[in-house]
Amino acid sequence: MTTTVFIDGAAGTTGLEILGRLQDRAEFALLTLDDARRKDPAARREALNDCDVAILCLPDDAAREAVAMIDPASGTRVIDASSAHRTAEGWTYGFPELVGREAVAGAERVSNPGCYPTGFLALVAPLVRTGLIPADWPYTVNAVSGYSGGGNALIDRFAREPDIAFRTYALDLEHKHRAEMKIHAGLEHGVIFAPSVVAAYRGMVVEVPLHLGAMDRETTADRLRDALREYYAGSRVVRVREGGDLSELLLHADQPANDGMELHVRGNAEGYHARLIAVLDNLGKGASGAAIQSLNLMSGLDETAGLRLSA
Ligand SMILES: NC(=O)C1=CN([C@@H]2O[C@H](COP(=O)(O)OP(=O)(O)OC[C@H]3O[C@@H](n4cnc5c(N)ncnc54)[C@H](OP(=O)(O)O)[C@@H]3O)[C@@H](O)[C@H]2O)C=CC1
Ligand SMILES: CC(=O)N[C@@H](CCC(=O)OP(=O)(O)O)C(=O)O
Repeated sequence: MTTTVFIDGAAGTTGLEILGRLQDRAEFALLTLDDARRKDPAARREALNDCDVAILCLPDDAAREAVAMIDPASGTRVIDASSAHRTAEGWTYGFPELVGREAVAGAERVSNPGCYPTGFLALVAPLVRTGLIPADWPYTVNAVSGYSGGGNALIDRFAREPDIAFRTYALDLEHKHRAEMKIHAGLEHGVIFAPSVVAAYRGMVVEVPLHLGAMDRETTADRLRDALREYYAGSRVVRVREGGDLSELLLHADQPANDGMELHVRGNAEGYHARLIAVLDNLGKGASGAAIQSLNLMSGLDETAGLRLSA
């Protein structure tokens, strides 16, 4: 059976990536609006109600507006890539590895996780659930993203100002991803989040440094890595790298698209300090790849069908 998909916001950064991943898939038929009609409310309303699955690649307000345009009787299911519904009631958080594949497969409304929260939650949520690290800990998240993470506006800015090599931001210590991180990791305190952007188009590194020695429990970096490896056993999307020798992780300016995510747990020799590190593509598992993974599950397909995964 063919699933009809409408991408609202198909001309944007995330929308184009999703389009690219769906174009050769026989299981899906694409409903598209030409440039003259892509922002026309009447045309969007019609498409939103005529499709089986609407994927929203819009700013938050436009995403809320799109959801309001859908007649519940139309049967349209939604995957929202924006941050409008990530902690909203009635929405399933589109992180199959954390909420369960069946939950996503059966959901009517799926909220795609944010790019930074994807890395953070992949590392921290399973460890908090198993009690290896505490829920009532003041976690810090340091992260670096490619500039496509800021959509067309940031892509244009990096084109206009090519001398920017590094930009740290959210200096008021507020960021819309903080709520999502706290709620879906089951934490008691909000995190300190230090995001930044480098002069690379795509890709990101999300890191949680841990003072294991202060945690009042028998946790070592090796135990954390083993627990994550067990948790993600069988996943072809999330992979936990072995300990072993590793002196650096690199983000290249022209990284290819990647819908997978690599997790690293590094510890010092004494066992007091650890660095939990997620390496992913903001436009892959951080956005479009995750949306395709959810779409596959909602369509009864293998979750990795059409994903760009390295061997
Ligand atoms: N980029 C990333 O790495 C990630 C993005 N996201 C989220 O995905 C969503 C899309 O982001 P991104 O693709 O980066 O943003 P872009 O700015 O690149 O694209 C947004 C698209 O939506 C269109 N649009 C805006 N308002 C309307 C409207 N009322 N009706 C129809 N189309 C509209 C824009 O058109 P126009 O340009 O003509 O205004 C543009 O084509 C955002 O909510 C973002 O937060 C989530 C995870 C990662
Ligand atoms: C580099 C950059 O600007 N990144 C964006 C987040 C990108 C993303 O994940 O989008 P959502 O906000 O929809 O989750 C930011 O910090 O706002």
